[in-house]
Amino acid sequence: MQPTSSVPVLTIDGPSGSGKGTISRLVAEALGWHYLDSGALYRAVGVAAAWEGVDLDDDAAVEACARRTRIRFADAPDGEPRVLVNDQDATDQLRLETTGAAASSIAAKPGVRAALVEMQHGFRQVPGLVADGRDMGTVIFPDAAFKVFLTASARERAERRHKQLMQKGVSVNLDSLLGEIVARDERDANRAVAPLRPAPEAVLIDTTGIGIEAVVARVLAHVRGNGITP
Ligand SMILES: Nc1ncnc2c1ncn2[C@@H]1O[C@H](COP(=O)(O)OP(=O)(O)O)[C@@H](O)[C@H]1O
Ligand SMILES: Nc1ccn([C@H]2C[C@H](O)[C@@H](COP(=O)(O)OP(=O)(O)O)O2)c(=O)n1
Repeated sequence: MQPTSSVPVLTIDGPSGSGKGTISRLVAEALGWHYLDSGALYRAVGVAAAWEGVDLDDDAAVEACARRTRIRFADAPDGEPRVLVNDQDATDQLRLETTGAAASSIAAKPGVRAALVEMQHGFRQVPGLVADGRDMGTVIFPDAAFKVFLTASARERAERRHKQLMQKGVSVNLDSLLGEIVARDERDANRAVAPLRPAPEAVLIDTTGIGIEAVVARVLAHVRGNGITP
């Protein structure tokens, strides 16, 4: 159980490519709050397991790997935070779609999820936290004051990811990317533990055809309209 906390939390959940990371970072910056990229934790465990040759079918071994993996977010001069996995910079590997698929697969294991709960709660620090993931509003921060669920059509999400990867010099086929994203969403939404779904009280925002600035403005209006002033 999470200790009671008066630190306000805004949760932003949604499927891959819905804009969680982008919107969460910008909103956190505008509010002056901390930011938790929970997907990076699952990705980091996937990378650590691959480095260590852990058998992904062995639930106990993957859980043990999740418990011993050290994950650190470090600010970088160019602005994009680096993610250190067991003290090694794994940022570029973390963003690969193959790493996302591995993360989705190990994230279905209850022991792995349990291993990462405490670390996630540790990000809840004054003056506030924006938390991005799949189960932020439903499981990790059920008492969050503000909950948002972002969606967009699967094609638009695949196109966004395609553009993003191309900009990073990673060449991928749009149709296979679309197939991978749909398969990952299905696995995330249909698993038994902490499935991807909106909290009943979450504000749903379909971002298809809506630009980043407009989405940020809607999220900020939701938070500021409910008593937060920064
Ligand atoms: N509303 C939007 N309109 C257009 N592009 C967007 C929008 N939101 C995010 N993006 C772009 O889509 C890509 C994926 O966004 P990201 O924040 O990584 O999504 P997620 O964290 O949900 O997987 C990024 O390149 C981002 O700039
Ligand atoms: N809170 C979370 C965050 C991510 N996961 C799992 C499921 C996702 O497919 C993978 C990767 O998540 P991540 O948010 O990094 O992926 P996207 O940026 O949305 O493509 O991790 C999860 O189960 N719970």
